[in-house]
Amino acid sequence: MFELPGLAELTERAHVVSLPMRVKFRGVEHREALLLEGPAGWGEFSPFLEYAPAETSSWLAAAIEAAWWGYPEPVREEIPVNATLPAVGPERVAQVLSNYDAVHTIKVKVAEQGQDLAQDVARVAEVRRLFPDAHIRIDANAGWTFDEATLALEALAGFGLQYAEQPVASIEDLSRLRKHVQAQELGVLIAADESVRKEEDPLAVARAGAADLIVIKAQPLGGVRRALEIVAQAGLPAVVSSALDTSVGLRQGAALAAALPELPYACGLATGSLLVEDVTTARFLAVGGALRLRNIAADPDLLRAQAVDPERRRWWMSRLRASHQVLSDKAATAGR
Ligand SMILES: O=C(O)CCC(=O)C1=CC=C[C@@H](O)[C@@H]1C(=O)O
Ligand SMILES: [Mg+2]
Repeated sequence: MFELPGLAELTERAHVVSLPMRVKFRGVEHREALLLEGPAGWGEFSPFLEYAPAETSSWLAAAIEAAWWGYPEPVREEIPVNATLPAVGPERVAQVLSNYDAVHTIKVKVAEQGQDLAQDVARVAEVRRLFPDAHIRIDANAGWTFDEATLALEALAGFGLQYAEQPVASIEDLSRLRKHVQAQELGVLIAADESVRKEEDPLAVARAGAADLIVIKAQPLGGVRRALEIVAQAGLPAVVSSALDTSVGLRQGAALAAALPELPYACGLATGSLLVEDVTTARFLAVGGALRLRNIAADPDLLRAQAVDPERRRWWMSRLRASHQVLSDKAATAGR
């Protein structure tokens, strides 16, 4: 594909920040991200801290695409987005959702470790009470067993669910659950997220007929072009979602959503509202429940103000090196 920039060039152009979150999300209270300024603009490399190089290299490929090569032509300028609700108690639902400017679709996190189904039911019930006409979807991040998932979906379907994202971990269980939900006429679609972005073969879930739709993310899938190919080959409707990115990474997600031939669902790209600080003052936030495509550039003053300490920067530089190594090994194998 494109030529890989050298490590020295990447290191020179890298800025590492730590941004406080408004509310804890997947255990994260400060989001760390590495931003790259390249000839085509800004790119974000922000794999979660526990990810190993085999996985983080795809995130780096996405950042390089954004900063060096830019994006494919958009087919739309506006991207409808959902509000994302972390696994908070019902008493905090209204306050967290007040960070979003307009709420037409809400994704509710469920199956959080250490919580039980009653807490999920209470959270979803409160969302439905506050937003009687909104689309509600849930995301279990593979947190349920098959039996737990059937119970949970039976308990939650009555609130009206658009879809359940990754209710169970394996493709086999997703497939079984999808059949069960259809047989019970629960009216809930099954979406695959981790089964796309973490499986060796992102198309396996589609081939198995285990999901009604797929959730795609620009960074984990190795960039906008690669994600577009996956959607084309999967032949399923796709929802673009963030990886809890800064405005720079959200722009990468928006480029993906903007280039998809069809966009039947609101996208999970409003997560900028979960961050207290960002890397630009012209933050990439939704207006009227939609993002409007525009260029996003990180602001040098904010990069300086949010910069991590030297030890964290060294950690990120070694991560950059390891990820770059994986990409250059792959390029060497492909060129052989
Ligand atoms: O899709 C959304 O509404 C927001 C993004 C989101 O939910 C996620 C972002 C980052 C990490 C993931 O745990 C999570 C997801 O599973 O989709
Ligand atoms: Mg998900």
